[in-house]
Amino acid sequence: MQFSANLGFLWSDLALPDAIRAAAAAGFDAVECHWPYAHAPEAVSAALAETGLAMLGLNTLRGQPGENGLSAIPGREAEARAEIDRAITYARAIGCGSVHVMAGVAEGPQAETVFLANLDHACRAAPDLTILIEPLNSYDAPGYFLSRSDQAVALIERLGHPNLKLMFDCYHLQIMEGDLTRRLTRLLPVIGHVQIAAVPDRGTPDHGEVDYRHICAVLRDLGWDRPLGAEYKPVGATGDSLGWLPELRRI
Ligand SMILES: O=C(O)[C@H](O)C(=O)CO
Ligand SMILES: [Mg+2]
Repeated sequence: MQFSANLGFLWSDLALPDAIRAAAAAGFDAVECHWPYAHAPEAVSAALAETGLAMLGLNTLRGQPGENGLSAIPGREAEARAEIDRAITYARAIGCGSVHVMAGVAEGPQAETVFLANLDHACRAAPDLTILIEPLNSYDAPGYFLSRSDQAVALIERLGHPNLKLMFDCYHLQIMEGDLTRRLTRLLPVIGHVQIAAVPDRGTPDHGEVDYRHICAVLRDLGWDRPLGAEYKPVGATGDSLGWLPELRRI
């Protein structure tokens, strides 16, 4: 199995270009990030070129603390689309293949209509990219519009864009729904990216409720051949948190 270092959490003490270099030196196969916008795309591209790593994904802007995006919030469509367009432009500038469109705190039919329209905009504006939507668990992200995989799949099916996919974050979905083996198997055709972390502490993927040796074997047997996003929160230095990596890489 291959792994992508999520630089939103790993080496978050370093500037993004240096975090990319650290991930390469530690043996990661790819990187992904949350919000790269404080860094010039040229500096990020240079670090990617120097290390040979690909940036797999980035997010639309989170907004104010607790907002977690804007794309399902009625009345903020213009801002949401500007952020989607900015994310697409940034992704293209650094050769990044996917954009996670963050929904924000909202609920109800009006929020769903707005989210669908903004996702439609993103998918049409970037047929060359994968647009991801990600259910977040309700403990970490109370009130977030998207919290369940069936809700995400219904949106994906409603829009019918081939480039709209599910970000299957095993951490969030174990907390909300469990049954990860069957869920991964059933949802495989709509999954665009998979992320991992221990449950419930969001630490290294080598303890807690989920046995990632099993999950990696399931994904391998399903033919999954892309890096899994290591999106966990290291306790202390990231370099000291990588004991899990060799064993999972052998799967
Ligand atoms: O928190 C997560 O799981 C996400 O993947 C994310 O990017 C939003 O914080
Ligand atoms: Mg995630």
